[in-house]
Amino acid sequence: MTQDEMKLAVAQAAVEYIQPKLARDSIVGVGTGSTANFFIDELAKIKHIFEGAVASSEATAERLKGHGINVFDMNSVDQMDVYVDGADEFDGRLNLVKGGGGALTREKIVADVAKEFVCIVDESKKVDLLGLFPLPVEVIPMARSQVARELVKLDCMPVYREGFVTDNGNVILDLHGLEVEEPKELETRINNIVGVVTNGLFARRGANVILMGTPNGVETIK
Ligand SMILES: O=C(CO)[C@H](O)[C@H](O)COP(=O)(O)O
Repeated sequence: MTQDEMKLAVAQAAVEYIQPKLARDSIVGVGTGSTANFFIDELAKIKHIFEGAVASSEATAERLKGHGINVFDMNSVDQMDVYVDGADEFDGRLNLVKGGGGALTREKIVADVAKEFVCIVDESKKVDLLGLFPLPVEVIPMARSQVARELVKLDCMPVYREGFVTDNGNVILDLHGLEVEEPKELETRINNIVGVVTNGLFARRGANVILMGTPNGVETIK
């Protein structure tokens, strides 16, 4: 089975998983990335049973609209049954690293309002300790050098994602060489640096359930 076939299988499993939870007035939070794109294409098949979606990026909004799914502004939504998104890494406690696509801040905002976060991944994303995938940090452009100097103190190497600008007009520093023993503490510590918008650790609001694609089918991890 190819990686894309596993992504499609988890996308289909996610639609099956959320379908019974949706009502006519439900809003679905939708993540960003290649796995989320498979999910959007599958979600479109049941668009008649729910109200619409909130997108975690401009790219996701475009894809949703392309399928004729209503896209709501986050500011007009005060509750959401479910948020579905991929991840770059996850551990056994359902902590995640996200933001490989640079959409981490909007993803965190949408995930935060959702009652349930369903994370869809293939088995290549599973790790014992988070940090192998460089941890993205979204930073206000004028603070980039100062934030990088602070981040070096965490025993990692911040690398500027050159030429990339987030949907919020900010830049990304990717932290190489981290071994994340205490995800919640590190998430807070990085977020407390002045000039940081947020970082890609999803530990304070991790996933509620992970649907993981494997060559033998989709595994549910709770
Ligand atoms: O956090 C993300 C984007 O900011 C994505 O969820 C993450 O990068 C996984 O992407 P993919 O499904 O393409 O592997």
